[in-house]
Amino acid sequence: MYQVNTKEIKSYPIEWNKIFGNSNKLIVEVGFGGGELLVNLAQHNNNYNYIGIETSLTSCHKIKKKIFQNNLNNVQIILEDAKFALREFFSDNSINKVIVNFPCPWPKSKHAKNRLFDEKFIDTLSSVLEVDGELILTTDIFWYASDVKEKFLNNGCFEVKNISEINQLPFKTRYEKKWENEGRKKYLLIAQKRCEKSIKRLLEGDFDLPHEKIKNVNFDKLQSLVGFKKSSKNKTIVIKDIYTKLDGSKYLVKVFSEDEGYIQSYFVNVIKMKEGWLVKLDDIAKAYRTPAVKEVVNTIAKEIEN
Ligand SMILES: C[S@@+](CC[C@H](N)C(=O)[O-])C[C@H]1O[C@@H](n2cnc3c(N)ncnc32)[C@H](O)[C@@H]1O
Repeated sequence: MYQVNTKEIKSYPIEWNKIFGNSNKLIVEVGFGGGELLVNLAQHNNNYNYIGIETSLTSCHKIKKKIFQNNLNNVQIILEDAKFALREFFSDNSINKVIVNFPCPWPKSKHAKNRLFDEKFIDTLSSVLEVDGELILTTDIFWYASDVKEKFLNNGCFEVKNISEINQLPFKTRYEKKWENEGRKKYLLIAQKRCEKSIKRLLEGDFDLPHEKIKNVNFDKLQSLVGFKKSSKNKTIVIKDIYTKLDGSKYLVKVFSEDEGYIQSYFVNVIKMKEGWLVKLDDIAKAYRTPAVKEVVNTIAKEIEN
């Protein structure tokens, strides 16, 4: 009820006004952790709708309890990587503010690819924020704030205010308390969007369940697909395993695929029909129908056709 089942949505971007039942402006918090800020903001100002995005299942469970206890109807949660969620679930010019508090800095250069703020994420912000909308970042690490500032300036769509030292957030978060106890400083960076920009999404267009029909299956080729790997510029496909129904009428192919750094794991069915075989994404696969997922179904069908 407080968490949007983003894999069950019929078309993207999500129509947030239908989910909330009003067209109030949207404020998104990325990595809300304990949810202290999001819940307090929602309690104190119900002229906005609030959306929290987290990769931690535990954080999502915890905040849902708080939303329920406080009877809030202006907060929704998404369990997903924010880099994917912001780009795929929000239309151009649809978010008033994106708030990020104390993101993990991934200080070692070999881990830099894990940092939230990369070129693509900032490009996503340049599309999904309203014109004059803001990205508000608080961090305890000055070099991190400087690095993010430079990335916003390089993007060219943002006016970036000087990094300032602050005393405290409007509502203290768990990490704010933690760093305060260690005597660390807090830095605020605000980037304001100043242009109109639209970006291409992975989940645009055709929304059919990916499927292919073939006449005959070469079972040796099917079995030898385990370990198959195919990579192109934006996509990677890896076949991990194959499970067979005892009577040989159905095969489940376990796949990992990646679109522009976004990884999914799911099953593809190879099913005996009255005539021929059907290769299709498993109904309960819980995979977004991205270009890599469509290519997986297409590739398996081509590889195993006799
Ligand atoms: C250091 S904690 C800060 C939590 C909270 N903002 C606070 O101030 O207490 C960073 C949080 O970001 C979440 N996170 C990390 N990468 C994320 C991503 N790509 N998308 C969404 N959440 C993410 C983590 O699960 C974690 O809860």
